[in-house]
Amino acid sequence: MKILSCKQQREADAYTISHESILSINLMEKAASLITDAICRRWDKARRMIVFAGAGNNGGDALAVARMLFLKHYPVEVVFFNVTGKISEECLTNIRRLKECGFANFTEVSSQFDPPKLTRNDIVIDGLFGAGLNKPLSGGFAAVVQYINASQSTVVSIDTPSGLMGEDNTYNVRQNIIQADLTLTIQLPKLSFLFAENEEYVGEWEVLDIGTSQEFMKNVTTPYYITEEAKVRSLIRPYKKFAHKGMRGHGLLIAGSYGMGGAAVMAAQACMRSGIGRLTVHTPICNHNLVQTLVPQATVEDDLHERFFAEPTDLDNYQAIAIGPGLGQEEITAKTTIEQLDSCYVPTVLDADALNNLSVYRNFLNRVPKQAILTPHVKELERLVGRCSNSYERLSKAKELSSYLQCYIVLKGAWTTIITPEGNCYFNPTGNPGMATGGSGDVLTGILLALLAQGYPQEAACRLGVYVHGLAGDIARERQGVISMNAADIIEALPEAWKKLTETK
Ligand SMILES: NC(=O)C1=CN([C@@H]2O[C@H](COP(=O)(O)OP(=O)(O)OC[C@H]3O[C@@H](n4cnc5c(N)ncnc54)[C@H](OP(=O)(O)O)[C@@H]3O)[C@@H](O)[C@H]2O)[C@@H](O)CC1
Ligand SMILES: Nc1ncnc2c1ncn2[C@@H]1O[C@H](COP(=O)(O)OP(=O)(O)O)[C@@H](O)[C@H]1O
Ligand SMILES: [K+]
Repeated sequence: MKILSCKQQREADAYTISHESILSINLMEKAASLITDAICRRWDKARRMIVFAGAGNNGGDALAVARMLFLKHYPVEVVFFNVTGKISEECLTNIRRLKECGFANFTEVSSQFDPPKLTRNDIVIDGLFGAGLNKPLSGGFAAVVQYINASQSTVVSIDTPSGLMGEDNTYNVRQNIIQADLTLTIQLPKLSFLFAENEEYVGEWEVLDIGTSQEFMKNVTTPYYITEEAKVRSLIRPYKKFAHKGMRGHGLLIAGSYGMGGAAVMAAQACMRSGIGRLTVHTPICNHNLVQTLVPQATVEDDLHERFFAEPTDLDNYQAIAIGPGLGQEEITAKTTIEQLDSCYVPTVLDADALNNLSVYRNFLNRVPKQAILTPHVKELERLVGRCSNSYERLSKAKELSSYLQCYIVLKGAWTTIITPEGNCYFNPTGNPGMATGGSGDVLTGILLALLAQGYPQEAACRLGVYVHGLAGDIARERQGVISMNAADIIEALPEAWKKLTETK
């Protein structure tokens, strides 16, 4: 699914209107009817609905929703802000239609505003600004937003919380953005909905399909996508009847140190559950028995060192390599990691301490093999690119790093983002907060190693691996609950996740 900028969303509306012979006002009517349904599904007529409408088309949506709720006998009040005298045509039509229905509870604000009392039981419908917002809110609008935010009412935003930019909010004034409990967004989510720091504004969100032109959607270009299950399924390659383990690749996992053998174990177990032919784990001597016992399917290759990764190993026999889980950050390990990179001629995953070690020696960053997959969480990324003040900046810096190194970056978190060297960003929809616990990232590294070893191209491996990892996390949550689930449960859920993705529907 493509994610469009607000400007593109407005172009999509305009294109749909001119090419699908639908009038602008009717497209708005469609949107308003879906929004009304979504509201009526959640709240009954005991709830007072207070509609705040702006003078643009977002306000037009809100006024149409007010009419529809009124006709369904909800108690509705409308506050319409007409401060410049510039009202969109569709907004005007909806004011007229509302009044024609006999609706009288209508306050028009042009300068002085005496706000209605908002109580815990009320539903505020925020239709002040949508995709047309072009600067941070200030003055009277800022005061209205702050008034709504300070109330105990439930807030439903139409299309986007008023005041929130669709993409970059670096220069926004955060206290002047509506804090919605629910955002009913039209056609597609906005990029800014996918950023952690905007959760307090967007709340829960639901996408309403108003039937934007498919042709427009097909041709419009954007670097931002949400990965869909159908796409992921299409990436999976079935095994041939005469498949043998040689065809499914031999991978090398360089992982573990004294006290962090578990990371090597979890990555290896996840790898062995993701279709790899053969796996060798290179780990310090102290972890030999642990790995051998807990992952008997894998071969163990001892490092020369008792406790740390201290000697680069020969990579000739492998189709893919993953370095990092639980490696530690000893000086010797950092140097060895960098030395090891020079011989990584096959697809490579760099995770966790491999990235932390690189961030200590940033001048060696250019030794990262081209096309490598880097899997940092937010902190690990910032160690590489410097502190970022928000998610948009972080994403921009990750894109720069990916382009500079010509490698793939898997920026982990909710909505894990896969960034390609060409600058495309694929947001992953699976996964849940139960995965925010030690070891979950190691599991992902194991999955990615398995896919690369089987010959999946980097982009496909990232999109498929991250999706199945999150899906296994969602299955683990079903089984164990969000509090108790841990990384071992994600591994245990992998077979079901893979089965689900390969079963015909
Ligand atoms: N048929 C359709 O087209 C459909 C449209 N749909 C709906 O339309 C919405 C987009 O509508 P829109 O383009 O009219 O923009 P909207 O967000 O209402 O605001 C525009 C006004 O705000 C003003 N303004 C901007 N920033 C400001 C600020 N900081 N402080 C003060 N003023 C500010 C700006 O003024 P300007 O600066 O341009 O003079 C302009 O007058 C979209 O989100 C969806 O809800 C759906 O129903 C689907 C069908
Ligand atoms: N709130 C969340 N929603 C979805 N996925 C999450 C969430 N929190 C964490 N995850 C996933 O869990 C994994 C955690 O990885 P990481 O931070 O490297 O943990 P560790 O280093 O402990 O293994 C990542 O793949 C991340 O995307
Ligand atoms: K809005």
